[in-house]
Amino acid sequence: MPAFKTLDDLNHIAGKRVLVRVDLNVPVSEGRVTDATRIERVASTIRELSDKGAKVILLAHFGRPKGQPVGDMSLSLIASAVEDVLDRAVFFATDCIGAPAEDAIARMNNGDILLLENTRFHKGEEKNEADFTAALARNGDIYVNDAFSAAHRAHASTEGLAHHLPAYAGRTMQAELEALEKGLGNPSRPVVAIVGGAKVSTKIDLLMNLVKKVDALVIGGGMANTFLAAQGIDVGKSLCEHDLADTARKIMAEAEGAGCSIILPVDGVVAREFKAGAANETVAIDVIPSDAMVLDVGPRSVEKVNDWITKAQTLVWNGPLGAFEIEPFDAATVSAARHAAERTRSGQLVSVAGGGDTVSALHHAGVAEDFTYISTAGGAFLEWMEGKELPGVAVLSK
Ligand SMILES: Nc1ncnc2c1ncn2[C@@H]1O[C@H](COP(=O)(O)OP(=O)(O)O)[C@@H](O)[C@H]1O
Ligand SMILES: O=C(OP(=O)(O)O)[C@H](O)COP(=O)(O)O
Repeated sequence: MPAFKTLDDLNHIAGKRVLVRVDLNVPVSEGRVTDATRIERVASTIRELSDKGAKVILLAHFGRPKGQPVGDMSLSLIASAVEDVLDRAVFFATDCIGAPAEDAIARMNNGDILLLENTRFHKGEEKNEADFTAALARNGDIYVNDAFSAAHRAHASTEGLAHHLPAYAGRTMQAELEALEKGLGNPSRPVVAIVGGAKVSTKIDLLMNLVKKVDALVIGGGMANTFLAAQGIDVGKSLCEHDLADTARKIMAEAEGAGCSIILPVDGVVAREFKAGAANETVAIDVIPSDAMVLDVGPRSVEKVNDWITKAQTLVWNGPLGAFEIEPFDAATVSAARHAAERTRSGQLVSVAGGGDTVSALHHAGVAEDFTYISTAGGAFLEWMEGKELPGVAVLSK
């Protein structure tokens, strides 16, 4: 892992203006933040800087306003949720550059916290424009990036600023990078990856990268059907990307060349309707009824997955094993999640998971707190699993 400066390297910052890039892109319904996890994750960085007497100036985006002010994408809607999480006053400036930002900063006392308006209200943000980045940089002495979940964007506030100001990783960024390093960078072996979810098409690069890095790759969820069909198995009415049969075969060949075991389901739970409580049966994978669809991997498959989790020292997980939102098709995901959690609790497994649905599934199984690390990132976590360099991370390297 490249080396980074962290908050441990920041001393004597009382009175310094610290621009902190955070990810406040949180779900909101009827004006209320419905999941404050991302705010909670950046709270420790904000508190630490404020306690050291810095003037803490928060930079963030919210939604995709495409370079112009849009009322319901104003960060003023999020400011009170940030105050609630921090239990401290948070001031707000109606623009992230120019007079509104400068005036608000001029009024700050040491330790104060100020949230600037959505950086994406300016076209220069996503274009990483020099003039816009310079305008942001004028408001700070130091730059801290604590937004791993936006680090796959090479924007002014996620990448550009690090070229203008001394740059540091915040506590969440640091924790995320350390966990990811344990997951795939320099992991204890054997390393097992579980990749599930709906489709192969969204995860081709990820699968190609993983087979080169892990000892075993468990493929579950709807995407397993594409791999099974590529081996000549009739998957009935299951979700399946038949046009990706060649891709699936290529991934399996790559795995064989790299010494990575591919673990596919040997049985499935099938139903005729995609709804909770639908009549279902468990069948061997080579006798799927032609009018049925596989909605979960079966008990014999789960046993195999759990055996691999038992053998593993490291587990990386993205994508559920079945349609976990509708019972009883959550059974395999819940069983594997609980087994991984138990191994993690007893200190025998490092478990790292990410992806919106994956995190929901782990919460559903009641074990999200037990995993070694759960990423709050969706896109950035996937790009990391694909082995891509994240611009916001690369620029922080010492
Ligand atoms: N066998 C299956 N058939 C249809 N959909 C499935 C199946 N298994 C999993 N899914 C669906 O995959 C979706 C999650 O996949 P994905 O979006 O790739 O996960 P993540 O957000 O964690 O990356 C869920 O909505 C789930 O219902
Ligand atoms: O919520 C985010 O992405 P994610 O849902 O993929 O984790 C990040 O804030 C990045 O937002 P963007 O995808 O609009 O650049």
